[in-house]
Amino acid sequence: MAHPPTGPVDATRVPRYAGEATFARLPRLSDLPDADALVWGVPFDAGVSYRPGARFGPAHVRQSSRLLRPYNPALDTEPFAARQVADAGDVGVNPFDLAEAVAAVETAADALCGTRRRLITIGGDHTIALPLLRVQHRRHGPVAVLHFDAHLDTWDTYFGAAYTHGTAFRRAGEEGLLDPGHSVHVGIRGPLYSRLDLAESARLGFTAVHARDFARTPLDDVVERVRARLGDRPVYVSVDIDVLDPGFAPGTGTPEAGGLSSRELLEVLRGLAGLNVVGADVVEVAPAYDHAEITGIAAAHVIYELLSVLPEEER
Ligand SMILES: N=C(N)NCCCC(=O)O
Ligand SMILES: [Zn+2]
Ligand SMILES: [Zn+2]
Repeated sequence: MAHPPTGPVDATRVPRYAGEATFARLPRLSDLPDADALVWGVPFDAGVSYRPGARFGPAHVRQSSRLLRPYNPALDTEPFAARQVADAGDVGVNPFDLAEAVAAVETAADALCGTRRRLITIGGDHTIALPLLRVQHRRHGPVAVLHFDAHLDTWDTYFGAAYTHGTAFRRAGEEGLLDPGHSVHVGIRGPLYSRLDLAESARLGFTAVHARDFARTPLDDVVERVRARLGDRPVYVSVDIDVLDPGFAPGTGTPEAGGLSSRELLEVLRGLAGLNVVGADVVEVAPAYDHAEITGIAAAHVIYELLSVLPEEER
């Protein structure tokens, strides 16, 4: 490495509440164009079926990330020193034309990834997982998807619309983007449309760790189940913040009671260390329903743990 990575602004010298918010007060991509890992935003919510507002997610999560510190004791790692991480800003996509927006996210993500960069995307609603998976598939072939969500998001259509936040993984499966037999939903709960929903999701290649399993299964066993499922394949992690209980993440569009605690989610993420995580998204943060940044802070910590488990770069 020619020079050590540039980290966040030092909070012991510049108050952490001062200045514009980049994620974790990291440098911008425009200042460090050779960054290895990027956090960027997709302010888009034209695919939602209930409460709107996830278009404001990226700005809220950045604002809620000001208190993150450089050393992660849980994994004994410094995520901003192990690789150069930068904030790539937001992509501006058409709020009135969903198909055009989905295509624009794909084009922008493709350009940002280049041949090697790892991309962590702040949504935006869950529709954006589809173009992001297309980009990963182009580089790695079918990817093992680790999908944290209250919802399956493998439904077929809403009002006849094929591209929505509840149908992204159905389309991804149909397009051959998922590694069948190596993808897993975590945190599924709540009423479904029919008893066929789970079978259809299994047909697309997903198994499920349900939210209620967390009450009966030790966390280490959950982690082992997930790791065994993903194996040594390229892994894409998609975190719908509504996987958390509404008490831990009120600021979201389709909340369901009985979800994971922040502690459980962060522990499962830490359990991914050593796997080949190639990219990730954190979606469905809708700040209008948040209180005291509870949801924004949870999402910021999710991204911090994701950065902490990324494989180290050879520079
Ligand atoms: N992807 C999220 N957050 N929600 C999907 C819910 C779809 C529905 O309204 O049934
Ligand atoms: Zn959801
Ligand atoms: Zn979702």
